[in-house]
Amino acid sequence: MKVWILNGNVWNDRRQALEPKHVRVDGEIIAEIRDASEGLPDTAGHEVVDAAGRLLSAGFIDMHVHLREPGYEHKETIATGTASAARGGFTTIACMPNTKPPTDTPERVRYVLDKAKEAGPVRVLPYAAITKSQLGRELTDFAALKEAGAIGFTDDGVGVQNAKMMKDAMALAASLGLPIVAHCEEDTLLEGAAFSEGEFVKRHGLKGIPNESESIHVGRDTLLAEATGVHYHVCHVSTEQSVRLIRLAKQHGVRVTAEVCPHHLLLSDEDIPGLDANWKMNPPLRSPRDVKAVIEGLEDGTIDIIVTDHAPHSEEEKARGVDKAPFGIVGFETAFPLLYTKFVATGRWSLGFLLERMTRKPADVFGLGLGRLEPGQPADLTIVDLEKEAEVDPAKFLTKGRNTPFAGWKLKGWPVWTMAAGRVAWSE
Ligand SMILES: NC(=O)N[C@@H](CC(=O)O)C(=O)O
Ligand SMILES: [Zn+2]
Ligand SMILES: [Zn+2]
Repeated sequence: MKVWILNGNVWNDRRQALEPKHVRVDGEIIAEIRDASEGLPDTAGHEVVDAAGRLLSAGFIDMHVHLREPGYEHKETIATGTASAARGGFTTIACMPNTKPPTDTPERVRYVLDKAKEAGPVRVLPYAAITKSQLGRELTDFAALKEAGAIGFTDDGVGVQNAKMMKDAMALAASLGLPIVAHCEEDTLLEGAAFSEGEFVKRHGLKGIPNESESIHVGRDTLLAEATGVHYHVCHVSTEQSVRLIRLAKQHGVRVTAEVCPHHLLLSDEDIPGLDANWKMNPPLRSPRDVKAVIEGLEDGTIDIIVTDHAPHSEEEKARGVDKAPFGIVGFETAFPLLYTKFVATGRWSLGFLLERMTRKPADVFGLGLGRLEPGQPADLTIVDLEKEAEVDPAKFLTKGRNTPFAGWKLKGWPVWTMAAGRVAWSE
């Protein structure tokens, strides 16, 4: 496809400002970028996309998502998940292995890649499981999984309980040059609870998940990462203690990176309106003090990137009551408008700060060679209407999931057009 995207506002980091540009796409790459002040280019032989008055960014990258296929197609398929991602402005997503069966063999890695190629308008990068069936008992065949296309190893959905198993996994991943991506959760401390230990559970007379169930793994694993030299990436950081431990590990030169989700930046347990499973996710919403700590961790670079942890579940599953309902909320279609409205439009962050954590940084942390709006780079692009205001309406989502705590929120900054590898992935 040959395309001219005209007059898109592109963030200039040096000037800390948006500047109108014309961007030419040839095939799968960005061929040329011109200042709009040079006048309109000759667009003969090209499709033309008018981006005037809108943000034009490198496509967003989400390194933590659940596409549910194979096995849980009633929650999501690779087709519906990638469509939802494209609508959210994402052009690359990395999917977790907790499917049925889990992605723990080379065949299953190839299955995800093949399905994504067939159905998906965006790039899909599969993670493989650390342990067979994600049971924590036996390591998978890391070398064969890498060969099949796995970009890292994780048992996301559950924590690796055994320290020796984790250390062996790290040593093996280090030798292959791939990261260990950790869902940090110590099972013996969970109390079988649905929400975090704090004001909300106190008010309802429930048991709570304590902060240390997460941070004890962060502490253990950063020590093991130091010992093995692996690139260790912490999933969905949610506690003040985890931020503190990651900061300390970074100060000591440990190869640790970390991610945070929009909901942990925006909501605390005190915002939970009642016993509603759309507010049940793992890790749970923590205290306002934890929210402050993860925001500050992102701001000072302790936490590197933003991910959605898009985790669709069916309405029937979420209606089983807070005890029985599964953990997880959807994220693709609300992530950018939430963060733009609550952190950029309020003046706390520059637009560049947010974009960097959703484009360049995730690409660099995982060595993807993506995330830049520059000539010669892959044509992964997103256009956002920063002025458009709309309410979050789960009934209109492209994901099969309706499970969000953000229904009815009035937000600005909605993606309107997405291109991945030079092909239009979604258009309003
Ligand atoms: N985050 C969640 O609450 N749920 C995820 C699992 C996970 O990310 O740990 C899921 O697969 O539903
Ligand atoms: Zn997880
Ligand atoms: Zn997850």
